[in-house]
Amino acid sequence: MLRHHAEGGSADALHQLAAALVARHQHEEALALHRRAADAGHERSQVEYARMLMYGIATAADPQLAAQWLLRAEAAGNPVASYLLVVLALGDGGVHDARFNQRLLAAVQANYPPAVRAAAIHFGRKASAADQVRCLQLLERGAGLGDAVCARLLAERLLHGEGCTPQPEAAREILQQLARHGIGPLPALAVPQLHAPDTLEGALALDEVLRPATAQPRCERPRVMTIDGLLSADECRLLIACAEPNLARSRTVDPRTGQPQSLEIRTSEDASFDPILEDLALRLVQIRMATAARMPLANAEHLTVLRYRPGQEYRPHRDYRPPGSLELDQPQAGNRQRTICVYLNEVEAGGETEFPLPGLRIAPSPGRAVIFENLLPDGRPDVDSLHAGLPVERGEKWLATLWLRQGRYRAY
Ligand SMILES: O=C(O)CCC(=O)C(=O)O
Ligand SMILES: [Fe+2]
Repeated sequence: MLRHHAEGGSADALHQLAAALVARHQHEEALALHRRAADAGHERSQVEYARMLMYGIATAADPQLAAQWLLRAEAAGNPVASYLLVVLALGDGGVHDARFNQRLLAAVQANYPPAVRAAAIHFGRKASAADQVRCLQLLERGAGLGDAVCARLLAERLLHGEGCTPQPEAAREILQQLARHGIGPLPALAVPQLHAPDTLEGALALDEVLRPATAQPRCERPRVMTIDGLLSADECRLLIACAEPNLARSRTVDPRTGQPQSLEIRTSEDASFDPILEDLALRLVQIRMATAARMPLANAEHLTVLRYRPGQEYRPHRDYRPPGSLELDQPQAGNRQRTICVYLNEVEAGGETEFPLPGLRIAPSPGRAVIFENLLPDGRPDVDSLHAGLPVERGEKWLATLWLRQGRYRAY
């Protein structure tokens, strides 16, 4: 029936048929149908066609062409198009269109949950009491729209009185509702002393993520730096909340074959984020991390979040890949030049990051970043970059890592 209407050229039927095909992973046909509906002026197909172009689904990634389709849908008043234009405009080492704040606002006003979530976390980084209230109001709005991450962040803030007076009763009510959906509490963390942005009160100023925070040098050889308070409590919780359902036993790359393998060297569990699944909030956190490491996000491999339980560790290793193993994973991007890790919670005991050659140990602290070089200035591997995640003795350790290549790795 749908196919009949679609063949007759009804844009709505084309759109629905394409959506059904996406659900069945028949992406090539879906792409063609979304394209036909988009041509016929169907806004939501314009957005979906653009999304497929952004992420290179059943076609080569073409962010520029995606942007053109999004602009058409936005002109017709589609707030998801505005939201995706924000995702496209930020990062890549530069801002291509300065209207991202206005666009995010439009998507927030239309109650698009990922936009509400990103805006809440943005206001939550700001120092003023009024912006903290904005953060709480937006988290509440997101939770009301059914966004479980907003609900979890809100519960933690209410429980600990972050940006408000503690409201344990209200927090418990939210936590009970979440528990009914099988969602547990987040690990406790002390709120980091933030590098709060000096942006205008009440204003969205997303380009703030592109200003690198000042790093403290910790060692010259290998080159290691730390930044305290790079991520806010909300951002640490966001990463944990998004990683938790996707954790699996960590794998390492076999240095001889380049194939992933489970080894005793890395006993943690991890989740890695395909950029397709990234929402704006996750993307902003990654831009902040890449910017702190003075690299464009486009050079980053997929974000990885690790969880170590007592006794789990990452034995001494180096992050650069053995030259042979690069063949299988975007060799044109070069090797892993730099690594940035951010601790996401408070570890009760153990779990330091150790650089055994200079004898340097960095203690985990929520929001603290460790940045280090894996290659020498001439691009050759630096054997001194040997490092380890020491065994956790008590509690859990959550960590986010971006491995940054010498050249472009992602489409945008
Ligand atoms: O867990 C740590 O402290 C180190 C993690 C690490 O070496 C990595 O993610 O490459
Ligand atoms: Fe490492």
